[in-house]
Amino acid sequence: MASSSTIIIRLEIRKSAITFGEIAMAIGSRGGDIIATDVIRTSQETAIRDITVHVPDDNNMALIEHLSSLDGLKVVNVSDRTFLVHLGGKIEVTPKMPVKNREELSHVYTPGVAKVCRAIHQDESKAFSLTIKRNTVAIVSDGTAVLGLGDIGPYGAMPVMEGKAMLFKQLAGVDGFPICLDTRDTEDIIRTIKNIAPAFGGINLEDISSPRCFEIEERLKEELDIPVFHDDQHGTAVVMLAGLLNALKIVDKGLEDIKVVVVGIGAAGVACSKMMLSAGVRNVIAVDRQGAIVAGETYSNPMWSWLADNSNPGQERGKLDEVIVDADVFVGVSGPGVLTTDHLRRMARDPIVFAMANPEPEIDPELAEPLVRVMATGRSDYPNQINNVLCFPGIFRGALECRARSINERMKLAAAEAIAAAVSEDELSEQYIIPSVFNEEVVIRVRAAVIRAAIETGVARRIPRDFR
Ligand SMILES: NC(=O)c1ccc[n+]([C@@H]2O[C@H](COP(=O)([O-])OP(=O)(O)OC[C@H]3O[C@@H](n4cnc5c(N)ncnc54)[C@H](O)[C@@H]3O)[C@@H](O)[C@H]2O)c1
Ligand SMILES: O=C(O)C[C@H](O)C(=O)O
Ligand SMILES: [Mg+2]
Repeated sequence: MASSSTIIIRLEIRKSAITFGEIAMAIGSRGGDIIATDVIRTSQETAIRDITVHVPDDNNMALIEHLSSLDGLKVVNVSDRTFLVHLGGKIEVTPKMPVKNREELSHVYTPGVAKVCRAIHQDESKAFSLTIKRNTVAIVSDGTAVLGLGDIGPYGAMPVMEGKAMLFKQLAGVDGFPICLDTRDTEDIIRTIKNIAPAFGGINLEDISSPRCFEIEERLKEELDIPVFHDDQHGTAVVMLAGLLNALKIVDKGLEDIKVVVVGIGAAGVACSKMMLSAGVRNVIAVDRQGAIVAGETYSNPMWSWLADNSNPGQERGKLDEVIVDADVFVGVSGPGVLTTDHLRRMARDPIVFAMANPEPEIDPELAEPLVRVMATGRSDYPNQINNVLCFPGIFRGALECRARSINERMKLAAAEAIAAAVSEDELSEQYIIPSVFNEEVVIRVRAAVIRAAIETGVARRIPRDFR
């Protein structure tokens, strides 16, 4: 599956030698699609233009070489739009009000600030009303499982965490702050997060590899009184379940009757398996590199031991090749190329395939399309994007507003049902099982469902006005 990029090509054009029409044809002949043009400078003889082109990545060089070879054309510069939007980072901190004179300064800063500090010192719960705590989430990664890129370290992880912060703010008004830690040591990570917690109303753990991510999350949940949520586990599982609930309506099958094969039993795979079991799926088979996880085997990963005891009731053994037979649903959270068309042919009628590895799914959606009934990926450039961005903004919006101590199973199930319900019966189709990331209904519905579940399960410390 060729990925594509948007590049901006700055051209110096000798007007007597080549027309814009000829340039457009040349770009088209190498697979480029012009999406914008800007005139930078022009004189009698020459014009400098920036041409924004959408081009398949593997044609990138060929296109530039072709343009450079044309008479009357000089390629001055090529820039990649993806890199351009990252220049200097993607977020900033802005004050809520300007400080224009000494009087105002004395309120927001010293000496006025001192009495606010003292008030919080006497009653720490006031931090929720008098600091950024009530609306701020730390997005914490150690860079060890970034997308499907693996261990690329804390510097490499930063663009993803900044991206999550943008989405938190744009979609749900939550101030997310990216924090990438230069340590992989479990104890060190736990200690650091505990130490920074006073400023935050929630902790969103991101792209921390398994099995360390399980212990880090569990320990922090015990030791902190604000929600700690490992997005790659629970955000993914919530959105996957939402998609599954809707996909099953299309194929007219029930949760309790389906056979689901989950491949890639790391952070996301463990959580997806557990979530389906708690939603009522009986036959979940968890598969990692060594094959299906099955009762009677010994595993060093405690989550795998749990799955061995609680999934795969038919005790099916073997690799994906064997256990895929008659599966109704494939959930992939592993890596590219894991699923083949041969596998698809051996699934039950109306296969549902969620190939969610990023950035390259388990199978090219175009290859899979003719052989499956419902296809979803984690990507924004195909229909049915199953991505945790449909969950984390709304779930934290709700949790922060009701000052939830934690995000529990009921809140996650409620979020999944709310996301599924954002697609109406009339809208539901093979190409539309999951709402768009930009569907404004999603955050509103998830927020409300999460607050209701938090109140019902006794973890809410505040009842928002619309729930009183
Ligand atoms: N769409 C989404 O919203 C979403 C959310 C989270 C993760 N993901 C994707 O899921 C993948 C896994 O993420 P994670 O955070 O769980 O990572 P992880 O490192 O915790 O787990 C990955 C697991 O997949 C297994 N695996 C890798 N290749 C395999 C193969 N060929 N066959 C069987 N098992 C294989 C590994 O052994 C590991 O257990 C990544 O590609 C990530 O981008 C997608
Ligand atoms: O970051 C994403 O787009 C989804 C997910 O968190 C991932 O790690 O792939
Ligand atoms: Mg992630």
